[in-house]
Amino acid sequence: MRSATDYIVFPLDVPSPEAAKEWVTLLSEEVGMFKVGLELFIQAGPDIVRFIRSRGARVFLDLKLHDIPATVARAMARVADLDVALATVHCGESPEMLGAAVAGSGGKVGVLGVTVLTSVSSEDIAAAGFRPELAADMTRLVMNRAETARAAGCAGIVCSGLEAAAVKKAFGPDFLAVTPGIRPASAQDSPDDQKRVTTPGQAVRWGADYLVVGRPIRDAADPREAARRIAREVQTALAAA
Ligand SMILES: O=c1ccn([C@@H]2O[C@H](COP(=O)(O)O)[C@@H](O)[C@H]2O)c(=O)[nH]1
Repeated sequence: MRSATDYIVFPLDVPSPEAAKEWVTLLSEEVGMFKVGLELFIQAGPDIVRFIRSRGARVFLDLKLHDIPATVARAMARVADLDVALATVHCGESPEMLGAAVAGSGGKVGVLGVTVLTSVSSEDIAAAGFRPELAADMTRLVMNRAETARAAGCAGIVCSGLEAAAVKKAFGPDFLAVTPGIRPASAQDSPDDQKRVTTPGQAVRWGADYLVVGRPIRDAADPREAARRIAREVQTALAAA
């Protein structure tokens, strides 16, 4: 049985290993996993992943790989050496790339396909020249990419909470929906650069398996209390489900 805390992923979006270690120490009891993204990995490399693992915490390595299949397979094999729970590859336009990521992982990592970034809106999709029906209904585009990710053998996808219900309905409980773009109700009007946002409670009610929550915790006056508040909201949503 997963606890509410297990649902929360905290992104270590900080510029140094020292800062990352402080956050890991502060939040180890409050979140279920730490996400290492581009900023920290470029600065601190695989050693920061090893540090987090040595503290007994789970790691989501969010490098969003996007390259030719052979290169992605080789990169994902190196990711697998790091003993992380989850790692990302862009769904993009290449089913072969997704299949290569899964093959490269050797079954040791849950490979997630990034469908449409939560910082992207329908207007952005229309401006990029996508077919009008996809721009008008973002869930269709997310579902197209989710279908490709599933066919390639991915463990799940990254999408917004707004699409989580459709993903779970189509692909069942075992196909993971990992949802960034989480903002508490009090911050819905100031979501930073996020454009497809949900509250923690909405994301869980709609089927999200993991909520990636960064700035609402990191920028809070009391980050531990902010994480606990989110866990309570998750708990309430789980109890009602
Ligand atoms: O579609 C995506 C994919 C990844 N992210 C990452 O999640 C966190 C969100 O941080 P907040 O501070 O809660 O906005 C960040 O590391 C992104 O790189 C995403 O937001 N959307």
